[in-house]
Parts: sequence; structure tokens; C-alpha cells
Amino acid sequence: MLSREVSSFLVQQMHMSQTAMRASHKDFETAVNQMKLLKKDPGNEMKLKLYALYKQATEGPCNMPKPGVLDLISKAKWDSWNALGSLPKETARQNYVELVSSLSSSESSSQGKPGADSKQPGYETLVVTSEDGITKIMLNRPTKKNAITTQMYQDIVLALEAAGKDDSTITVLTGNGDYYCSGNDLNNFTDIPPGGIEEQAKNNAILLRNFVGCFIDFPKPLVAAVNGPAVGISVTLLGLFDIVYASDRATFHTPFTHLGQSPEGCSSYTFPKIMGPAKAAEMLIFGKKLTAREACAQGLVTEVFPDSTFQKEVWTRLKAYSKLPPNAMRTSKQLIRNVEREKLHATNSEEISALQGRWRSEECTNAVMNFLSRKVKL
Ligand SMILES: CCCC/C=C\CC(=O)SCCNC(=O)CCNC(=O)[C@H](O)C(C)(C)COP(=O)(O)OP(=O)(O)OC[C@H]1O[C@@H](n2cnc3c(N)ncnc32)[C@H](O)[C@@H]1OP(=O)(O)O
Repeated sequence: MLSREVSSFLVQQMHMSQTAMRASHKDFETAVNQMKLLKKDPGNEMKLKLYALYKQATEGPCNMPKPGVLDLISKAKWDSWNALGSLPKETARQNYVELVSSLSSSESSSQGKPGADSKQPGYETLVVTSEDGITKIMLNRPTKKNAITTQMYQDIVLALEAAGKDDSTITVLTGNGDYYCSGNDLNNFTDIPPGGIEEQAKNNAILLRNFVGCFIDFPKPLVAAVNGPAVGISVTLLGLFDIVYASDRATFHTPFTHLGQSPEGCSSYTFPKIMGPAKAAEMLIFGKKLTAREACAQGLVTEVFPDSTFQKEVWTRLKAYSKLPPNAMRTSKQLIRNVEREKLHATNSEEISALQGRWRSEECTNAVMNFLSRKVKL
């Protein structure tokens, strides 16, 4: 017998409309007005992002002359707009609408909670520690193989934003227990909001765009300590890390086709670049699972360590790296990332558009149902 969540998920999926979810000009105007009503200053970084998207949406690619270095504000605005390159107006409009919508909803969800603005977040399923110049973000849901819930996506974003600004020099993502991470928590698909599947897909798209965007723009060296098997989005994101250390017990599995879904985390761009198109296709289209040694041979993993000494060797290595001059490390990271930052954001948008279609498909519905009703495991 199917659970109530699974049945309601199935019914909603069957009734959902096939209309594309592009932001209209009216949605855009509404978002522009909504921005003026925000009570809380979203911060300079966010304002620059919004400025760039607004200009791209209304005027297209930046072709203004670059302001002089002393005109700091105009230059920051120009840099932000120019970084969007040839992003289509329509995509910029949609990204703007989604960004404003996420700002408005986080503002309304913090209303009425005393101290919500000033309180350091206490994460339910993450353990964040800072020591020896290293901030460690550990996924902490070992009984569910560290599957990522909606709340966890948001918490990881908050933890990364804080780590990007703290005084550590290196940030590390790892998992607690025998798994690194089993990817997206498939129960996320059963939590259907009042607006139905359309609203759910839109919310997931906003969540995912923001989540992956944070990895693209993370300003410091970012290291993955892959302590065990990795599935789905936890694998694809590795292409956005600077270093990936893996235990020899780790495996790397991207079963998107089996789930009726398509790649995310910018892997449709990073994987062919890292391992060549043929190897990338075997993983992303056919869901081939790699061992740690195979992933290392293909360039996705930096180095593999025996599981028995993984923690000791990785942390000794990272502690030594964390003593290197931090500003030089940041500068090098930025130089490497800037070469393809724009391409990565465009890929993120494209992948999410494709996924929105996949989430509405029967192939995806059936695959999620099969897992939730315990019929299929990967
Ligand atoms: C915002 C949307 C973004 C979308 C982006 C990302 C796409 C992806 O990440 S796709 C990948 C999704 N992941 C999966 O499909 C993995 C599903 N899990 C499994 O196949 C197996 O659980 C796994 C092979 C990982 C491990 O198998 P076992 O070692 O046999 O363990 P169990 O199956 O008994 O797992 C223990 C416990 O954890 C729950 N679990 C594990 N993974 C997930 C998951 N991804 N989502 C939800 N729940 C998960 C599993 O159900 C068990 O729970 P209990 O039965 O309650 O103990």
C-alpha cells in the first residue's frame, strides 16, 4: 500500500500543467516593486547581483565603457553586469524574479521571530566547526546517509556564506557516518505546497539555483573530504570544488537517468571538461558508478587515501595548507574561477530549466515513487 504522501504526490503530478515556467514581464515588474518594499537591506553583494540582472533583463549585455579604477561603486556595478556576458534577457528576468522572491520569503519567514536577524543559525543537520584556520561543514544525518533535505540546502547556503566571510582560510565539506552523502532527499518531492506541483517545482528551482550559485561564487579554497559513497548532487558539485580528497571506500554515482532526471551542479559543463565527453557521458547519461580510484584517474578526485588513515592524512595535509598566505590563496582561486564564472552560472540556469521539465515527467514521478515505496534502491 502506498503512503499518503506518495499517493498525493502521484495525483498532483498527474494533474499538473505542462506550461513552461518562464517569468513574464508582469512577474518582473512585480518583483521590481517588491524590491522597493523589502524592509531589510539585502547587503552589497546581493544588491550588485540584482543590479546586474535588472540591467541585463532590461538592456541586454553590458556594452558600456568600463569605469575608471577610482570610481569604485560604478566599477563594482559594471563588473557585476559585465560578468553576465551574453545571458539572455529572458533568463536574467527569471533569475531576478526568483532572487527577489527568495529575499521576500526569507524576510517574511524571519518576521515575528525575535532575534531572528542577529542570531547565529543553529543547524539541525549540519555540524559547523572552525579550528586551525579551517571551517568544516559536516553533513550530519548519518541514519539517512546524509540525504539533503530542503532545510539542509538552505542551511548549507547559510553555512557557506558565513564561512566565506569568517577568518578561516580554507573551507571543507564532509559527511558524518559511513556515507558522504546520498544526494537529494527524495522525500523533498512529497512535500507539496498549496500551489501544487508547479509551485513545488518553482521553489525547488529557486532553492537549487541559489544553492549551486553559492558553490560557484565561494570566495576561498573549497575542499571536499569524501569520507564514503557519494550520490547525485553531492557528486556533481565536486566539479566546483578546488580539491577533492576521497577515502578508498568512496564511490561516485550519478543515477539521473534512472531517476528520470538530468544533471545539475554544473556537471553538464564541468564533467566533460574534467574527464572528457565520453567518460562524462558514461556517468551522467548511463549512471556508471565510479570507484574512488577511477574517479581519481579521471580527474574528478585529487587524491585517494586508505579509509583507515583517511581522516588523519587529510586533516594533517589541510592544516599545513591552511597556514599558507590566505590572500594569495583567495586571489589564485578567484583567477581560476573568473575564467568560467559566467559560463557556470549560465550552465546552472540551463540545467535547472531542464530539471523543471524532468520533475513534471512521468519518468521522474515513477522513479521517486519506486524509491519511496521501497521497491527500488540504486
Ligand atoms: C531541490 C531538488 C534538487 C534535485 C537535485 C539532486 C538530484 C540528486 O541528488 S539525485 C540522487 C538522489 N539519491 C538517490 O536516489 C539515493 C536513494 N538512496 C538509495 O538508493 C539507498 O538508500 C542508498 C544506495 C543510498 C543506500 O542504501 P543502503 O545502504 O541499503 O541504505 P538504506 O537504503 O537502508 O538507507 C538508510 C536510510 O536512509 C534513507 N535514504 C537514503 N538515501 C536517501 C535519499 N536520497 N532520500 C531519502 N531517503 C534516503 C533510506 O530511505 C533509509 O531510510 P529508512 O528506511 O527510514 O531507514
